Amino acid sequence: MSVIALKNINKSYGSRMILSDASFNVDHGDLVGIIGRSGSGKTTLLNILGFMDIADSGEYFFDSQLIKPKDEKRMTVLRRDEIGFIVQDYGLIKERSVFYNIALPLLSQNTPKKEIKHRVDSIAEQLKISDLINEYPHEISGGEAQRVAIARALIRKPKIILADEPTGALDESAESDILEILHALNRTGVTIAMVTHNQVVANICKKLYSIVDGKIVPV
Ligand SMILES: Nc1ncnc2c1ncn2[C@@H]1O[C@H](COP(=O)(O)OP(=O)(O)OP(=O)(O)O)[C@@H](O)[C@H]1O
Repeated sequence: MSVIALKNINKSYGSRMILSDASFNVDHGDLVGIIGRSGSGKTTLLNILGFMDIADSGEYFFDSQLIKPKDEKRMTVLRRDEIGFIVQDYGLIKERSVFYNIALPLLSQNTPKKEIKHRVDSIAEQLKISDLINEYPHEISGGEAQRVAIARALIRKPKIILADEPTGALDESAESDILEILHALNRTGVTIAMVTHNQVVANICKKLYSIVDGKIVPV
């Protein structure tokens, strides 16, 4: 069963074709890597997968449901509830504590405070960042910041995690730490799709695809 299925997607910027009749699946439990040379369209693809951009034509099925470009409300809900995002520079709110950053996806709903605390504490424990909960982003290391970002991405129990160069800003030791976390999450059933040009990152993926001349091809 696919979490995501793209069928015959086309995407251009002006006269520049980025994706051309591209099809792609991410199945439940997958750990998928998307590689390809700079400018080949990896981030464009991830933005389409995350409903942050829309393809010019083709079909997008999320959990077997066709999502049409005009379904903006549905896309907003999917982006908020079903997809966890991890980016290279962590994307944390600098003025806010680690606790607040992790809790953020729960704050837009009327989740009771007690439940928010319980869920943040539990995910922080899982990611071994419980002792950082009252720190601010500038007080923690890059590897710790990415753990916080992963906790935030997981807190709504999304159907898929989309990661753009998740270790791109980290040194080797923090990189292997984050890769081990992503790998372990996948072993517990979390579906992950990530974009990378890093071979070490690509090596942990169960399936690898490359974008070549606008097509998404298995490597
Ligand atoms: N909003 C936009 N408007 C116009 N062109 C864009 C836009 N976004 C991306 N592009 C162009 O589309 C192409 C693909 O960009 P994209 O960022 O998807 O590539 P990438 O494979 O992620 O590259 P990198 O590995 O360098 O991050 C590039 O030539 C880029 O300049």
